[in-house]
Amino acid sequence: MKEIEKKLSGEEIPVSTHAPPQSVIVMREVGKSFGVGPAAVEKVDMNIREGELVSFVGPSGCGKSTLFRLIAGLSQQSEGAIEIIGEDPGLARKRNAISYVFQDATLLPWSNVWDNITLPLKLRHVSKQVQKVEAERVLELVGLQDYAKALPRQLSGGMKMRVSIARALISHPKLLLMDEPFGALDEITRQSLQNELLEIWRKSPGMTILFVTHNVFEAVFLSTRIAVMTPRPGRISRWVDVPVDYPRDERFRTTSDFGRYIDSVSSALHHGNQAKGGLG
Ligand SMILES: Nc1ncnc2c1ncn2[C@@H]1O[C@H](COP(=O)(O)OP(=O)(O)OP(=O)(O)O)[C@@H](O)[C@H]1O
Repeated sequence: MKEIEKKLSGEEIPVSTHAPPQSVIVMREVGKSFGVGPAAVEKVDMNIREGELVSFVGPSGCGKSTLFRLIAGLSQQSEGAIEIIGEDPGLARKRNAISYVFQDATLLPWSNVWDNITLPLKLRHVSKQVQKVEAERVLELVGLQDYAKALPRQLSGGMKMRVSIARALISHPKLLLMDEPFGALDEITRQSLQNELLEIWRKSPGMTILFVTHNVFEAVFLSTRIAVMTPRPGRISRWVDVPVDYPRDERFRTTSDFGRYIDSVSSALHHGNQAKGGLG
């Protein structure tokens, strides 16, 4: 029966309740030069959709942080076009659609956890009442409800990173940029933060995460897909999809699928390096 006939007969027409996810980041032929040496990044294309968790891996100096600064509107591309949620990156940042987490937690040492995480709201003169609701929400998300009054020096490295993530989440960003956030942590803390990050992402529907890491295991464990970059001038040499269902837990790390994706990313990295004349 044709759809129009179904309508006339009153029969229910199945309607998809899931609109296709919108593009959060669109880049076309993006390049960035600093005036000395080869371009830092060149000819970068990407289309990242709402709700993805995409990792960027590549050798040191391949332009991962440069790409993030362009996406965050903190720097202007030399070539090509970038749209973040359909607008200029600088505008998206001003609308608080983008939050950034760095390897260094960058907390104010003299302020307690509560004051550190509410800082972005204070700067925007958000009412105390809303600050309280939001602070409680993000403290619970990162599991630090009992540490609101603690000073940064009283916290472990992993806890400081959780505070930094809470501060980034307090603005309900559509896009969370994480630049090697777990790079300075020991392996056990790092793996538990990876699990926590997946849980935070699951509880934040529609939030897109971009994640820079040097660690291929971390990239595979976390990501929906992985962008492998070449040495300077940084290009995306390969996209590796990781079509493994979430929630992912510790068991994923021991599966043969996990090993296969590690191999794909590692060989893409090696290939890119060899093409540019060696590792490093
Ligand atoms: N402001 C700047 N002026 C000049 N050169 C720069 C500037 N910022 C970055 N670069 C150069 O651009 C290239 C890419 O740097 P970028 O920090 O983006 O790399 P990365 O992949 O994030 O490195 P790492 O993995 O070591 O953090 C490097 O060669 C760097 O020296």
